[in-house]
Amino acid sequence: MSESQLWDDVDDYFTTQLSPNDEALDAAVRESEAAGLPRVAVTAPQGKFLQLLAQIQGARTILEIGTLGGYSTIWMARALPTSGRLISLEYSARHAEVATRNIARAGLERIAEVRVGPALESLPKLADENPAPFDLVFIDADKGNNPQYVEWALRLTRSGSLIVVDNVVRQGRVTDADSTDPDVVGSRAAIELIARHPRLTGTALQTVGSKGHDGFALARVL
Ligand SMILES: C[S@@+](CC[C@H](N)C(=O)[O-])C[C@H]1O[C@@H](n2cnc3c(N)ncnc32)[C@H](O)[C@@H]1O
Ligand SMILES: [Mg+2]
Repeated sequence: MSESQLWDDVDDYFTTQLSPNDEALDAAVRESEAAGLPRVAVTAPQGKFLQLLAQIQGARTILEIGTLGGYSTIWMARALPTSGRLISLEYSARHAEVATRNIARAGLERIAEVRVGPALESLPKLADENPAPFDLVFIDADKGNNPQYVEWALRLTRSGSLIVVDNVVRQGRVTDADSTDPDVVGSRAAIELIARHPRLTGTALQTVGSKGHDGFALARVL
């Protein structure tokens, strides 16, 4: 059996046992695929992990950067109380449209809101609204801007908030200091920012699974 088949099988087992998609999550995957969105959403075990993080955190507010079809949005929004709020920023109007429908189908339209535009334009507008500090920030958009997103996350959170930066391993290429790939450069810069920033403490974990070899960074705001 190939290594990747083994990773797939283990992910399938964990998904079936611990984090099966219900109707709304299945529909979000189906409708995203039907609309031709790239298949780059988190897996079901990762979605459940984000949901658990939000629950452990007692989160009432979540900021997501990179919505796609709203799959991770739905997992996280389900961790929030009915008075909770999730704002998800998405560059593509088409992705945002699909996500908005998926979120409504999941009955989460009062909690989760998708804002269209480049996140680096949406973030200052959001800051102008003086929102309550976000308890959890999930960064999962264009990886080249990861350090800017971590800086914005710091401005929009409080001591004790969590910041998750997805896909930082890049099949191991994160160790390549000479890489000119913006995704690698941005992921390295985010890791180094978490490492040296006086208001952040963090770690990064490698993962294997149905999406191959990757991983995420997790930081706590001090
Ligand atoms: C990996 S996908 C997000 C997956 C989603 N978080 C999930 O797991 O279900 C990245 C998304 O970020 C969006 N994106 C790319 N550049 C962006 C930018 N500058 N601002 C906001 N969103 C951006 C892409 O259009 C895409 O929908
Ligand atoms: Mg991701």
